[in-house]
Amino acid sequence: MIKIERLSKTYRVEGQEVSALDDITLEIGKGEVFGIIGRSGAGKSTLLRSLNLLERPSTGQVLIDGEDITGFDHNRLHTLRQRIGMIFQHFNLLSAKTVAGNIDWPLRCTGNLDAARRAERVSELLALVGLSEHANKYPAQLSGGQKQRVGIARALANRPRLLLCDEATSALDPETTQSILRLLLDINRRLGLTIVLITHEMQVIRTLCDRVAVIDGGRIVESGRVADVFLHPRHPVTRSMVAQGDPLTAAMLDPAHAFAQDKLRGTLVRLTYLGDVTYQPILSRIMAASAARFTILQGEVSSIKDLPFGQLLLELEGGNEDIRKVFAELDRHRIHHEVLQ
Ligand SMILES: Nc1ncnc2c1ncn2[C@@H]1O[C@H](COP(=O)(O)OP(=O)(O)OP(=O)(O)O)[C@@H](O)[C@H]1O
Repeated sequence: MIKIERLSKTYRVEGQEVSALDDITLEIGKGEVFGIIGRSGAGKSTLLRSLNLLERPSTGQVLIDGEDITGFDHNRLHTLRQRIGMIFQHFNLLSAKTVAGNIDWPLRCTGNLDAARRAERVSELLALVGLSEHANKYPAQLSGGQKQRVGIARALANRPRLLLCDEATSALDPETTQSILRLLLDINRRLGLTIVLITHEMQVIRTLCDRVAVIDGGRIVESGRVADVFLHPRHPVTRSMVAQGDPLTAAMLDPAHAFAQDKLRGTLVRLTYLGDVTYQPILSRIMAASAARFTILQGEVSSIKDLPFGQLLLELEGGNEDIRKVFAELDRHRIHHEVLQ
């Protein structure tokens, strides 16, 4: 659905060129939830805003459904933007309008529906985001989570194909964040809407996204399926973003910081596994059939979006041949293993 090809953006600040994006190439599929994560100043907003040309790329192309939108004239861009919804960190609601008035606003601007049809659509959207009881309140009378629900309803008013989320939960507490992420996931599934979001929190990526790109210094340093990037981060920036939100995974990625090395006698191994295997007693079967012994030093069973996963840090003791056989069995059951020391 979206193809970004060799996109770069340079700003001119006081006669100096500042590179915000450098040669970005990316593809996002229809119906996918795609996350862009990075530290402050990495280029996330510039990249997101390039998708509806709120920022014009200096070079490169942005193709939506095969059409290069960087060449669109004013009219085509106007029509395109009606099909791309956007939500913001600070909600950007109209304070003088009620909840219903805010949601009605983009419908009025498009001018495709009469008053009765608009009112029908507004009440549909209020129900979708769980705000039917609050239609006549003003933004100042709402909590942050409710304000963001209005932002989402407003963004969906013209039935967009694509929803851009600019740090949509950064101003919310953890519980409200979860409820907004659940709402976005529900909308993605029910409406088949493609969602592109930017965040600096790996937890948001882990809850909502199918794939992720990690951006640093205006370049994509790592990308892939969320489970792969989260469990096997390769770039230092990715590792540090994983560590910030998940100290347990951080410790398992770098056990030198987590364990008294002098107590280890055997081989330190990290296992990771995804899907149904998480709930099967494979490890106990493998070990029962082996002369090797193991001690669990650390472990977690959780999920990435709907995908269950496990990760274990084990100390394996036994002869080389016993351990080799254990590894062969782990391979046979698609349990990933890496010897840490
Ligand atoms: N309008 C602008 N004029 C000049 N430089 C800009 C402009 N917008 C962004 N930049 C610069 O481009 C780089 C990327 O900025 P961007 O806002 O895209 O990063 P970000 O990852 O979204 O950061 P944050 O998480 O802090 O919002 C930064 O160095 C920033 O200073």
